[in-house]
Amino acid sequence: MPAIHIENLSFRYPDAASPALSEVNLSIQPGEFVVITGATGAGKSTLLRCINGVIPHFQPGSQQGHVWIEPEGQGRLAVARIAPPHLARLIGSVFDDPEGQIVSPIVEEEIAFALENTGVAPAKMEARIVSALAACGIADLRHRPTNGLSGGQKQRVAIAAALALAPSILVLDEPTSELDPDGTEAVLNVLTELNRQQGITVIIAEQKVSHLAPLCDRLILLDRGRVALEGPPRQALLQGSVFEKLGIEIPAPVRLAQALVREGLIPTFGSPGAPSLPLTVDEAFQLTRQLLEPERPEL
Ligand SMILES: Nc1ncnc2c1ncn2[C@@H]1O[C@H](COP(=O)(O)OP(=O)(O)OP(=O)(O)O)[C@@H](O)[C@H]1O
Repeated sequence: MPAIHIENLSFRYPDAASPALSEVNLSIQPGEFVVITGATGAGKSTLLRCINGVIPHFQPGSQQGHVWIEPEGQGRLAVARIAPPHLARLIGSVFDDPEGQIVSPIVEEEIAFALENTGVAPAKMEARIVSALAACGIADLRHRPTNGLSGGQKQRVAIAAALALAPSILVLDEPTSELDPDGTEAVLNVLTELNRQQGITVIIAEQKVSHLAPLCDRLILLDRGRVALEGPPRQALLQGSVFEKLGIEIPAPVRLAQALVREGLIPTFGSPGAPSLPLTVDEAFQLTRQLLEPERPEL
């Protein structure tokens, strides 16, 4: 049973000349880590809004098709028919701007605020706050003022606030776009842990895929509101030219590997005897070393 099932979904904003999404069909499995990518205006944020219920509950427009979620033990529920406070407990949402989504002066109050807003009983709050902060690696920030935090810390507070509601699905819209490399790494580590340790389904919309390709189970490439390509990252990025044509930069290790194929130094990826496509610098290093020193055992 998929965690999310999207069937023939189309959406047009009021007065828009063309639809933001057209006939999207997708199933996302429980515990999957999915990255939705595409150029500016491709429809990434709109798709996330259809999943977390901002569309149709808060954003008007014309929608066709269906978005269902299937929380464990609750059967298949149409997002359009779930009341927003209940939806917020099923699907946590985090946006690109940590400043814009934090409203409380102190970290623990920010998390308590999310719990109060969705009617969590006061007796359950302490345990939820402690475990959400711990899961995001920010237990030490509990009593800190939110306005003194770095971007990466703020973003982890925002994730903790969403997580305290115990959702089975987290959707994040460009969660690292405002962060420096350290903040990006800290946030991606937290998301990877939540996905692997707690089985939370993670869906990230992001234009830049280099950091995420090695972490995710599936890349979904949107082009003008349609799914242009989808698959496990090593498989999807074999069609690197499709990404580049749509303005999405492919990871440097993939570019290096493509150059090795072009020079005839290694077989075409996907053909018999070919190595697997490297997604990280370490994997590209191993591939290059095997070429230079074929007799030497792998590290
Ligand atoms: N609130 C809105 N009202 C009208 N049109 C909108 C609105 N939000 C987005 N659009 C339009 O819908 C289309 C898809 O936008 P969307 O924000 O989903 O794309 P995106 O892939 O997330 O882009 P970006 O990477 O720039 O965030 C674009 O043509 C955009 O201009």
